[in-house]
Amino acid sequence: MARYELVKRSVALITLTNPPVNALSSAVRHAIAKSMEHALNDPKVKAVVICGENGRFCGGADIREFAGPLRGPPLVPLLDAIEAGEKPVVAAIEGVALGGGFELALVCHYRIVHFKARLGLPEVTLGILPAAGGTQRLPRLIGIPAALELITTGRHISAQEALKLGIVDQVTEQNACELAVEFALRAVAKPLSSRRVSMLTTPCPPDLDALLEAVTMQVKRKARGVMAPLACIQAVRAAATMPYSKGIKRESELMATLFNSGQARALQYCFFAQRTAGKWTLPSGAQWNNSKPREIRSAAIIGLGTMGRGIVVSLARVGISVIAVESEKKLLETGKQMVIGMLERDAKRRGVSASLNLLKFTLSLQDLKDVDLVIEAVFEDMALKKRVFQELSKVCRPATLLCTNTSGLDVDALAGVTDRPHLVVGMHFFSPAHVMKLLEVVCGPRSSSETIATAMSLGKRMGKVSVAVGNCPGFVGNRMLKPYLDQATFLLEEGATPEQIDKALEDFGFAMGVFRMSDLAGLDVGWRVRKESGLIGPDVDPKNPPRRRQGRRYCPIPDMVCEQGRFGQKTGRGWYMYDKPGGTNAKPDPLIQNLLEMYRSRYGIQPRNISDQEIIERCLFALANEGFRILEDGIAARPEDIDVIYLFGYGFPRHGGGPMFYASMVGLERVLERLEHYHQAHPDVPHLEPSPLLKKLVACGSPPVQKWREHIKTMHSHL
Ligand SMILES: CCCCCCC/C=C/C(=O)SCCNC(=O)CCNC(=O)[C@H](O)C(C)(C)COP(=O)(O)OP(=O)(O)OC[C@H]1O[C@@H](n2cnc3c(N)ncnc32)[C@H](O)[C@@H]1OP(=O)(O)O
Repeated sequence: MARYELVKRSVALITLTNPPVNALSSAVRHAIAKSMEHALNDPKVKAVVICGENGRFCGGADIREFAGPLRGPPLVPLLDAIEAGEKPVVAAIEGVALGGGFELALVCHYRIVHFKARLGLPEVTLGILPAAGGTQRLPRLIGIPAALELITTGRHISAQEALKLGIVDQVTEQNACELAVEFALRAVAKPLSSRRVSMLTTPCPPDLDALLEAVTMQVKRKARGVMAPLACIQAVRAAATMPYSKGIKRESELMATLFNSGQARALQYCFFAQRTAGKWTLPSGAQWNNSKPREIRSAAIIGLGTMGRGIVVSLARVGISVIAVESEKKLLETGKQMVIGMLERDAKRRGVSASLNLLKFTLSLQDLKDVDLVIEAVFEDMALKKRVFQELSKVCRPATLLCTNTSGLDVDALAGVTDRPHLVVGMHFFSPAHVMKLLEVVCGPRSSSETIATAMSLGKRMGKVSVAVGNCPGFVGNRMLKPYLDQATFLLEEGATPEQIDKALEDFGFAMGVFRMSDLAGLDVGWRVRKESGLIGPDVDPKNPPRRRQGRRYCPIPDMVCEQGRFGQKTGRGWYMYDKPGGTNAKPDPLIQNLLEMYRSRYGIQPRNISDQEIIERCLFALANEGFRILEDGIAARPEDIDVIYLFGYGFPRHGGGPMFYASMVGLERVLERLEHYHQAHPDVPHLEPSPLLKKLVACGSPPVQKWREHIKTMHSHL
């Protein structure tokens, strides 16, 4: 867990050895304590260097240990003892120094950093605070404003920024450990008192209260309802107003308020869920660690609409040559200008040069014959997509992978019109595709494991969080969206307003309420899907009661909104009104209010007061209920996958963990009871009927999310 060596006859070199990130598990803390004691007591040792094995200093406390009882030496006294020792200690930082790892570096008397290393205190992203003295030492070292920013955001910084801020003593391109040993030898004769950060006086700005107030407001605006950043601010205040001995106690008290909170559990769950999602597995036994992806050097995108443009940018900026295809000259030229602009802005922001030389724009599919992979991003129309896939089959070399960016159409039906169904897979990007991190990789029944591995690995290369899902209408994300949207519109019928529903969801923590999100996405998309699926239009049986379709409750209000040409932000009107087409400032629209009143009086609906609790329960429990069905159907392999999709694609608050984790946190029994209650009140809404899996899990004593898989005995996995 830590290796101890004597080097250069007088330097104790302590190497943390806990792969993959040298996390400070109880065993590592124990080994550090023992090694330090040895070093401080050995008269041969004049100085100490601490480094990490495999080019990684330390990824912080072992997050997996947070769930169990605390064992091993506590971190604060261990770190205090290192700082207080009479022999100079130098941290040799390579790779990462994060969280407790950074706090370990802060108690060392000197810090030598490799130029590629990243440092930071990301505890806030895990729902806790840097409680190993980080909130007390960092402000003393770099001042309140800079420390506040780093601690409340959890941002990682580069070695260069750390040097500029005064956190580290030297940045090197050489081996940081070797340099640190030389540095330590030179430090032997020097006094240590000024190097003990906890002994420094915190440089305090004259307007401390105003500063803290401004940061508090900013944090509340950005992360509504999230506890950890507010606790961080209070801890930093203690660093400014108290001696270290008292400040460290305050830090510990504040940590105690967070450590076992639901938010901390949810955020830590998200950390692991995100990593679990990359570990896809198929019933055939093919999985992430036994399926080799193909190397993708060139790709083609068909269609330069909003999605296509974002996909081109995502590919080109990671060095893949892209041929972009449009059907008309004017569309091609517009698309080209927009892609170039996006890439130039992106490159400027990242301080690199735009990879425009990788792009080619064409009107001819014939130009695609040699590419490694094609992503079709044409209009959401099955007949059109089939024509494109047939054509691609003819022009592309037999080994080219054919992918579709459909947001819900049958990937296998597209595979069926090609000469290579095993090389067809869905790559469902989210808009704007160069910004949104989620990628649903839709595995058709005939997609080969190599094809899936390639799509997953390409997603990772583009910086996406890729989740493998099965093929069904809407896949995972959009399939679950339907009951969520339905509940929101039923609540409108019953007396709520779009503003009220959005506010309840945004107070819950969603980045955007359901109606603001729909306005952003465009209301015409769903309208077209409803027409195509026979819910509206000439196919509807005239004898059908007006608020029922296909034997269940149906709310026609969204169709009425679209009939007025209100398609959302792009038309300047939707569920809200905007200053102009494309505007983003949503204001309540009296015309929508009138429409709702007329609608209710036409159907004799007596509006009632609807509580925020009912809004949250009906929308979110219906969402999770569909998630349970998706697990039963084998469309998602694990609840973690569903949660990751909702966190990265649909703005579900991270501190809620995602719909499935949220359901488990509320208590499955409670979710079941509320769904039964609402289904009784609305028997014509099948989505409110509790799913068999939910009932089964409750009957099994509501196991934690990580154990649900053991209870899913699906015979027909679609993955
Ligand atoms: C017990 C009470 C103590 C109170 C002390 C309070 C003060 C200290 C608190 C902390 O230190 S909290 C932890 C702060 N550190 C972090 O948040 C860092 C988290 N890790 C990362 O950001 C990344 O993993 C990385 C270090 C930047 C490396 O990224 P990379 O992409 O290279 O690898 P990953 O796939 O992310 O991770 C590999 C592997 O390692 C697991 N892991 C990473 N960090 C930790 C950790 N701190 N604890 C436990 N496990 C960790 C990660 O889950 C991966 O494993 P698998 O999930 O794939 O099995």
